[in-house]
Amino acid sequence: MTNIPVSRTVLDHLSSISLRNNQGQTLKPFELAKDVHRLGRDPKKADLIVPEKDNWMMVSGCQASFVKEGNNYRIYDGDQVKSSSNRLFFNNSLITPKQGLLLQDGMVVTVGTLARNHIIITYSHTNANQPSKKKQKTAISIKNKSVSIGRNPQANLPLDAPTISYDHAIIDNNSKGQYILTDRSTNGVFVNGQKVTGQAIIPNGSTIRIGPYLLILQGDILRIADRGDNIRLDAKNLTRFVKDKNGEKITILKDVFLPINPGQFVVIIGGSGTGKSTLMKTLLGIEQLENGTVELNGEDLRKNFNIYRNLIGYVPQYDIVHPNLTVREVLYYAAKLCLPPDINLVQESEKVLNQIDLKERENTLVKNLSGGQLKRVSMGVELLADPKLFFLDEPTSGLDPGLDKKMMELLKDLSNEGRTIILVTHTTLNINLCDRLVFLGKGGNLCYFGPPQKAIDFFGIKSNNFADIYVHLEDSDKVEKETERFKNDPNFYEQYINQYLVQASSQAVKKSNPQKVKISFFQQFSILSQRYFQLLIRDPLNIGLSLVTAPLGIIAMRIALSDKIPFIFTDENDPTFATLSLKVLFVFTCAAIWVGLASSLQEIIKEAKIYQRERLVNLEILPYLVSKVGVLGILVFLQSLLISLIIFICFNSPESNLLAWVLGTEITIFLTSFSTISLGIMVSAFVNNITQANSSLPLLLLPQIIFSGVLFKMTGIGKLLSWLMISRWSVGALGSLVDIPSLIP
Ligand SMILES: Nc1ncnc2c1ncn2[C@@H]1O[C@H](COP(=O)(O)OP(=O)(O)OP(=O)(O)O)[C@@H](O)[C@H]1O
Repeated sequence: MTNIPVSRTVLDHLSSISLRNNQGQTLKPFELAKDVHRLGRDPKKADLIVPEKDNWMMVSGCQASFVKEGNNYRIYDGDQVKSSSNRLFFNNSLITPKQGLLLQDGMVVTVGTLARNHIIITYSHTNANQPSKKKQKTAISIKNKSVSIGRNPQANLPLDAPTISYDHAIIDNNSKGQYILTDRSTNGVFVNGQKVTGQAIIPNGSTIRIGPYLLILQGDILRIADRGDNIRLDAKNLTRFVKDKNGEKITILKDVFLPINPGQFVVIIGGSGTGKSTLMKTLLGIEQLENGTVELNGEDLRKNFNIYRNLIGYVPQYDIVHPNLTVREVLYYAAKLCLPPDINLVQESEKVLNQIDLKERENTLVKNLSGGQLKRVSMGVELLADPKLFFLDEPTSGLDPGLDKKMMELLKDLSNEGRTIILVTHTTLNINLCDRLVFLGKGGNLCYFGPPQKAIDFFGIKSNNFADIYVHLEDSDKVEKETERFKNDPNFYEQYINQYLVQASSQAVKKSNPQKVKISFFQQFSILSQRYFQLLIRDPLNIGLSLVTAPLGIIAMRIALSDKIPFIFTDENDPTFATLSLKVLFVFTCAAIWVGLASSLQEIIKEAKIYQRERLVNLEILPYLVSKVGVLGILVFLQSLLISLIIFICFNSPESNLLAWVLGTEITIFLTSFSTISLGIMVSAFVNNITQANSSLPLLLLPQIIFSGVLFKMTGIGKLLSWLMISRWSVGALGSLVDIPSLIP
């Protein structure tokens, strides 16, 4: 049995711990009076004994040690030598057997990391000479009442985060005594990992995720288990292969283990092509993995991506903002897309503007910003949703040393506010600001993970310059050797990786298949249309050109035709009259097709990166597409009006039995352009870059000309193909208005 010395009792300082399990059961509080106490199920190893019963079995034989330090106690995992099976956590940070954690009155430590399966240890320390502090409300009884949850300060359980709606959810009791949750929010509610659609029954022990908050129902008590401001990330055994052009496997990430504590600022460095971006995308859950897992607070990120999606911010290497919007507009539209409609968007944008220090440039167009300012706008877009886990891929590239320092300090401040920051960079000037440095070598080998200051010692770099680590690890053999040396070094691998690696919980986590958080179709459609419209009118020259090109072409044709009058038959002996009329109609069709393609071919590909990033948050495909077709539809309607007007002015109007000539031309030209923008948008979604989009223009136009049935008589397969051409239908419709067969003498 452990020898536990007895201390003198200080009467005016009383310390105790109370335990609560996941069923809401509690034990009589344990008073702490001796210099050392041990808590556990085994009476041979502990003096504070937890019963050997079902709901307490998570507690180890010796779960925790309490050692007096000043007037308070320091808690250690296990017996201060060997860690316990389910480990101890404070705000999702691991408490180790060696370092422990100094407790303060009201601190809550958990055994195990999964909220639905942990045991809570609450430490109380009263000082008779000091008035007791008012504690923040963390639980509420939901028995026999309707409980409102939301950002509203008057809600029964107010939860404050930008992604939470003012009136987010209601919990009621039904006649069978069950608790029913009704979702009223924009960003949704997850009960036991499943998204609630409308209403859901919440059984005892359920976890409820609302924005960053995790609530747990214990009996009739709804308790805040986690405020989400502390996310621990455990990467285990990450391995990624790709195939080269000969089909051979190449390893680009090899057995990477990384335990990252909440609020840590982690910097990933390494030579070009060593797998930094791959590692980041893997940690983020968007890169495929051949082996390994990434866990956030003990839950598999990939299986629970929906739940964590709104807690993650990601600034990729490329820019994710529209160049033709002002900084304020970028933030405003991004806030509209990711935040509930009842939030004060101006206030949120203002807050972020100050955070990224761009208040003075708020009305500047993004395209007129410097590289560093542009990066800060991308960061601002992500900061709007107040992410708790923030990934940034080279945001400091191309910045001058002063800006680099400012950016690193900003990131450090963000991590000090409880966010976990993971940054890929090539700039090592201000690397000492980070808490953990990851050095990747060729082939995705983990050569170092630990405090930045110790990296220089580990690699034996005399110059004290981080850049020399790159030189040191230039060849592959050296990388292999150093990776092996790091793995076997107890001062590094053991201390910074092994000690912190937490075994996956034995409790199975319910799978939630990846699904998007749904925002109303009309809401997204309206925001996207507004933004798209704003982007279009920001480029008046382009709009002007797209409006006048086709009318100018038609005017040119009128000049070329000189005194010839198509459509109205004047000379009975002229055999070329019908052909001339058909040619003119064909030019009208070509103008409409040209206008449609030119307006749409680049529309998706030119903002593909922004689209991909927004899709990761909650952008839906349908409202996005409909907004494109809708706004472009209005544009082609205006274009078709102008074209019809010019036709009306330049050419005599023939008699038409079907529809008035002007109306008929307007409808045909509009439908032709509208069908063409649909074709253009489809092609724009398939191509890989803008150059390919431009190159596809002749490929799309030529068949429309060849198979229109005007230049050549269509037979066989050509006839079949002509049925697929917009031009054939357009010329056909215009021809019916003029009644081409009757023009033939
Ligand atoms: N999908 C893929 N298919 C084939 N090779 C890939 C793929 N993704 C990454 N690679 C290769 O894996 C290696 C690591 O790429 P990654 O972009 O992660 O490196 P990096 O360290 O971020 O590089 P840089 O610092 O130059 O941005 C590179 O050689 C890259 O060409």
